[in-house]
This record gives sequence, structure tokens and C-alpha cells, in this order.
Amino acid sequence: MSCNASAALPLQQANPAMVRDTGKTSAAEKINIGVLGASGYTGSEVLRLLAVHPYFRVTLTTADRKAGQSIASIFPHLVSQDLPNMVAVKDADFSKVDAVFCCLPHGTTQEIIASLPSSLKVVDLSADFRLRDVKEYEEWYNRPHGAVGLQKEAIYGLTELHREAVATARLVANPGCYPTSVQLPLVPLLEAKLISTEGIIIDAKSGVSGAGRSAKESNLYTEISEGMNAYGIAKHRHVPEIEQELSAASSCAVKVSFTPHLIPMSRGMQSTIYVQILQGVSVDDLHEHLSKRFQDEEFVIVLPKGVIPHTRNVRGSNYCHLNVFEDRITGRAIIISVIDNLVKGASGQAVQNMNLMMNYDESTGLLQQPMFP
Ligand SMILES: NC(=O)C1=CN([C@@H]2O[C@H](COP(=O)(O)OP(=O)(O)OC[C@H]3O[C@@H](n4cnc5c(N)ncnc54)[C@H](OP(=O)(O)O)[C@@H]3O)[C@@H](O)[C@H]2O)C=CC1
Ligand SMILES: CC(=O)N[C@@H](CCC(=O)OP(=O)(O)O)C(=O)O
Repeated sequence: MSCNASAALPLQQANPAMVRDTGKTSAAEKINIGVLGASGYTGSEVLRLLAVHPYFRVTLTTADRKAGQSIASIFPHLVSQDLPNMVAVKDADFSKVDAVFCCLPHGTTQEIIASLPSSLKVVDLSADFRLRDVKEYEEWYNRPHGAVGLQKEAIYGLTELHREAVATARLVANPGCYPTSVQLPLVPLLEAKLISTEGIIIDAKSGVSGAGRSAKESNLYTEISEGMNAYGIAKHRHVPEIEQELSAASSCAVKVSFTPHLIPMSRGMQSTIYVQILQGVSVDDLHEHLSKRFQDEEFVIVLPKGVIPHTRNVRGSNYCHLNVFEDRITGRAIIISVIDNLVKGASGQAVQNMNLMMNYDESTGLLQQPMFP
């Protein structure tokens, strides 16, 4: 069958692993967690989420320039938590931990994870283990891969799409924020051959926390506020990650046009995606397919027809809101997907994956509702 032949496939069973729980409750049985890069945005978001996690406790935190400082001194919003002071990674005692969230800049992570005890379970939030083809990684990231052996072991952790592999993984490559917002609607539609593999256009927008906490001129309030700009046009490093996963879903070489934009808000992300519907398929079919695919999912909500997703309605939560609209003029479908880049786009999905790796219900500690307004 050709790439764009229309054929509705049976829906996948959505959620076989949602209800597992080992029942561990006592403090003595808690899983000891290390957060590497705890002084950054995603690291602090892991700490915020774990504050109400019944089975995980943080026993190690690391930083680079801020090593030696307490968490409360740099994140006063976390002052009520009893957290260990941050140490440099080289001084960290990994015998204290069972699992690690690695929230470090990409490029620094491969060597650090390779140096950790191999008994540790790791969710890596960076891009260092997401691209299966090491050559492609080296081309897009312009550096040699520092842990090729580990790359083979890493599981790409978009939870709703790969949860069985995540559950048995030791090392999970947590997806990028843009790729998460794009794959959740597109993978099921490509798998079911309801949309064309050609001509996919992704117009995406991110809040500024997506760029991390380190000081950069381009992220100053004066540069960001009261305006917006595209960046990484036709060369953003999330292109190969998105194409890798869409190609796997459709068994065809998918190419996308992807343009990210920076907008003046602290957190939140929207991807507006233009796709060609295959012959004999309607926008209602796309809506129905996505609704059925995600009906048993806790964190992916297909909104009722006509309701426009808004970043405000997922802020601070692990939810993704989706909807599909018809463009009567071009015959295309317009898909809108919103997430909080720091939660479903990073730390929330990381906790969701770690829950699965530790055999807990994947929603444990993640059911906080979005903040409104
Ligand atoms: N922000 C987002 O929305 C998303 C981010 N990601 C990815 O998650 C990772 C972390 O991002 P984010 O939290 O935003 O980044 P930040 O810049 O906010 O934080 C980076 C953290 O890493 C530490 N660090 C920096 N350099 C080194 C080093 N050489 N060795 C050890 N530690 C170091 C920093 O310590 P110090 O503060 O002391 O310098 C800080 O704790 C990145 O790979 C990013 O691409 C993924 C999805 C979304
Ligand atoms: C606004 C902004 O700068 N966003 C980041 C993406 C953050 C993210 O998810 O990406 P990684 O985990 O792949 O680094 C960027 O465009 O590079």
C-alpha cells in the first residue's frame, strides 16, 4: 500500500498499564530520587511535582554554578520542602539514590549518564538520547555522540505512545516539548492512514521558560515582551526528532515544515498543524479517531468539536488538549495541540515515565488540575 492510501486501521488498545500499583506506601519503602540540574527550570519543576508524590522522595540534588546552595535560597516557592542542598555532579553520592531525573543542558548529559552506576534508572530530559541514528544526532547537534552504547539502550518516552517499552526501560529519553505537542495528534492519524504523510506544516509557539533559566540577552524582558518572533526557521533541532517518530508511525519517510516562535509568556506551548486529509476521510473522522484513541487516557483530552484549545487551560498541569478544525477553502484539517512546556513537555512527562519504570500508576502525583486564570 502506498504511503498515502487511505485505510482505517483498527484502533490500538489505548491504555493497558494505567492501573498498576505495587501498593508501596510507607516512608521506609519510598524510592530515593536524584534530580540533576535542580537549579534549572525543569529540575525545579520536578521538585515541585514530587512534593506531593506518595512514593518518591528526593535525596540528592545537583547544580553547576549554584552547587553548594540550598534549594530554598534560589527557589523560595519550594521553601516548605525539606530538600538536600545542591552539590556538583562530581561530588554526588549516587549510593543514596535509586533513580535519577537528568535535567541538564543537552550536550552535557551523555558523559554524565555514562558515568552513573548502571543500576540506576534514569529519565533524561535533554535531547541527548532521543535520536536513534547517531549520525543524524551528530549532524544536527554538531558534536560527536558521547555514549553510543547507551543510545542503543535508550527508549524514546512519549508515554501515551510507548508506555510498554517505557515500563521496562532503564534509560528513557524524555521527548522535547514541541515534539510532544506534535506527535500526540499526528501519530494516531498517521498510523490509521487518515492523513497524508506529505505537506505537514507545524506552526508552533512556546513560552520563554522553554529556553531554560540561564541568562541570555535574547531572553531579557525587554527583548521578549510586547512582541513575538520566529526562530530556528527550517533548521530547528526538533525537526529530526519529529520526523523520526512520524516516519516510524507511518512506515514512510515523513518530512515536515516546522517553525517555532517565542511568545511573551512564561510557560505554555501551542502547535497549530496543517495536514491534508486523505480521500474519503472527513475532519469528523479525524476527531472521532483521536477521541477514541485517547478516551481512556488521563492526560490527553480531545475537546468537543468546535472548542478551541487554549494554553491557559493546561497551565501547570500534565494535560494536553487537542482539537481538529476544517479549512473548507483548502480542504485541509487544522489541528491545535496545547501543553505546558514544563509539565507535559518536560518534567510532568518525566514523572509519568518514572512512575511506569517503577511500576506505579503513571498518573501518581500528577493529577493537579491546571491553574486558572
Ligand atoms: N525548559 C523546557 O521547557 C524544556 C527543557 N528541556 C530540556 O531539559 C534540560 C534542562 O532544561 P532547563 O531546565 O530548561 O535548563 P536550565 O538552563 O534552566 O537548567 C540547567 C541545569 O543544568 C545545570 N548545568 C548547566 N551546565 C551544567 C554542567 N556542565 N554540568 C552539570 N550541570 C550543569 C544548571 O546548573 P546551574 O544553575 O548551577 O548553572 C541547571 O541546574 C535541557 O536539556 C532542555 O533542553 C526539555 C523539554 C522542555
Ligand atoms: C523556547 C525555546 O528556546 N525552546 C527550546 C526547546 C526546549 C525543549 O523542549 O527542547 P529540548 O529538550 O530539545 O532542548 C528550543 O527551541 O531550543
